[in-house]
Amino acid sequence: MKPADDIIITTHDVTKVYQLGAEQVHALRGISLDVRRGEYLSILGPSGSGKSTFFNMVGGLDRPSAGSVSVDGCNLQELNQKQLAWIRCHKMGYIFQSFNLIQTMTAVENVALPRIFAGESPAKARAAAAEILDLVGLGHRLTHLPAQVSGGQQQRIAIARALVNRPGIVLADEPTGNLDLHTGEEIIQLLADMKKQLGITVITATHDMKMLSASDTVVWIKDGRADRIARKGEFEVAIGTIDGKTLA
Ligand SMILES: Nc1ncnc2c1ncn2[C@@H]1O[C@H](COP(=O)(O)OP(=O)(O)OP(=O)(O)O)[C@@H](O)[C@H]1O
Repeated sequence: MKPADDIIITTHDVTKVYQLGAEQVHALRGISLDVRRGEYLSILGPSGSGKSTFFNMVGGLDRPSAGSVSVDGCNLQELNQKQLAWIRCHKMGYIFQSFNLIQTMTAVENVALPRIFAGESPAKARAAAAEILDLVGLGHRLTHLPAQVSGGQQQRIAIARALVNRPGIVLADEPTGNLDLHTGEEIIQLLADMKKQLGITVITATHDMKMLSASDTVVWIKDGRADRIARKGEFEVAIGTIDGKTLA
């Protein structure tokens, strides 16, 4: 394998400027980063530093003002809306803090949706959804509505939905933000297990220190710049601090 094959996402000098009336907000000031295939990468930084903005660029959910994002060697800026939608549907799965499940649909119906959007028949999509729900430990909750399961179980349904099209990349924006300590740990462990079992690349934007123990790489964002990038073994994690610094 050539060294470049190890890299699944490359960002080159990614900049984002929001125009708020007469004011310009410089949310990202040039972030260049390689994400390795199969790694667990956490994006960390204080509130307002640009984590979610960067996450949205990497996930193809928003476009940079300048710079580029490539996924599997394909420059997202060169794609039209249809091509971008295909990449988002087939190559990426998304997980959010507030789960974003459809409340009137059962677990299996929620998880089947991305496959139905991808053109599969409802019966086949439901079978694939049931299989992945089983994998995340919810094989016994297929026909429950979101309101009929716990917060941790709702996030498991959302993880199953993110995985059901078998993407290479899963992006999770504060996936433990609405969960208690113990449930948050279970969700982090599940993401780490899925990374290992399915060989997916996991990217999280997070405030959660617990996420670091699962991370292969940590990127600290400060004022829209990558302040530091550290691989496992290059950072030390202790409760409430990292490398002796208190986390924001
Ligand atoms: N749609 C927008 N329009 C204008 N400014 C924005 C917009 N979205 C974000 N910003 C600004 O861009 C900067 C980065 O915001 P971002 O949401 O990426 O930070 P964050 O690190 O994810 O913060 P948090 O941890 O609080 O979610 C902030 O100054 C924010 O106010």
